[in-house]
Amino acid sequence: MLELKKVTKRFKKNCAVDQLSASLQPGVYGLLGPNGAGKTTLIRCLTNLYRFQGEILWKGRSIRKNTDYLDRIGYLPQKFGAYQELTVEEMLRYFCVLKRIEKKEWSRESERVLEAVNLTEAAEKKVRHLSGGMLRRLGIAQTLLGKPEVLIFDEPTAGLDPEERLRFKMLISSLSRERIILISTHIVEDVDALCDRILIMDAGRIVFSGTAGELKAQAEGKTFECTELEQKKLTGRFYMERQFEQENAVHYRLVAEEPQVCRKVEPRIEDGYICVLEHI
Ligand SMILES: Nc1ncnc2c1ncn2[C@@H]1O[C@H](COP(=O)(O)OP(=O)(O)OP(=O)(O)O)[C@@H](O)[C@H]1O
Repeated sequence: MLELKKVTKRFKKNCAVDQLSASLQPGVYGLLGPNGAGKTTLIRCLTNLYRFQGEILWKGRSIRKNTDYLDRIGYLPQKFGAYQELTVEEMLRYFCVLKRIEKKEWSRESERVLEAVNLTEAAEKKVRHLSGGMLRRLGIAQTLLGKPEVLIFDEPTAGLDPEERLRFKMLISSLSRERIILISTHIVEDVDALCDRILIMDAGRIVFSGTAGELKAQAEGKTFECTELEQKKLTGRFYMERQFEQENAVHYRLVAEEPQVCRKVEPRIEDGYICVLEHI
């Protein structure tokens, strides 16, 4: 439904998105990648905010100067801003105007999206009185106006507390699978069990595309936990993921290229992610 053909975006000599081709079908996609991988730049190409080389087709038509497409997408930017002096409801009505939603639908649409993000009680509040997490939720709410066919979220859960993060995941799960939902995030565990497909970007390219299970499988037989003493005996190339305490002793979790003397453990999605990025 969304076809990306050799999409390229350069900032002078820096190629932020490098001849990227992909085909996005209805479903939930998790877009992962380290800082500077090109995720936001790709999203800005997808939302027509940047001029780019290559082509993006929506239902077979270029998205450039395609107002049909622009009316059919919901987008949450990394930094969502809203007019400080407007109330939450007024802000949503403003977005309804921008999205060319019929006036008779405004109230119903606003109520619907506020309920979806648990903000109904803040409808009369001025934007400047919202907490950071509430503003983020208002940002998520406006993406849902007009029931778009493409939803793009850039770091949607940044600044949300654990309860609201869970609520966001439940909201995404409840949305119809007939649309394309693209979620860019740093939080690898957020895409597990939520996304039908995971895309990993690095240096402007997609270096992995597959299911959460397929990503975990990248670390199969390569994920270990060791003690401080065992750590000194590690061989070959390995990547230390984290340190944790167990029975009053320091332990490490790592992925390694070759078998190790320490305990092999079941891989998680984070282990697969490291294997892909570190070529392990
Ligand atoms: N407006 C810009 N002008 C110049 N360079 C830019 C611009 N925006 C992004 N870049 C560069 O393009 C590359 C990709 O940046 P981008 O913000 O798309 O990465 P990202 O994957 O979204 O990173 P993060 O996870 O940190 O948000 C980086 O090297 C960045 O410095």
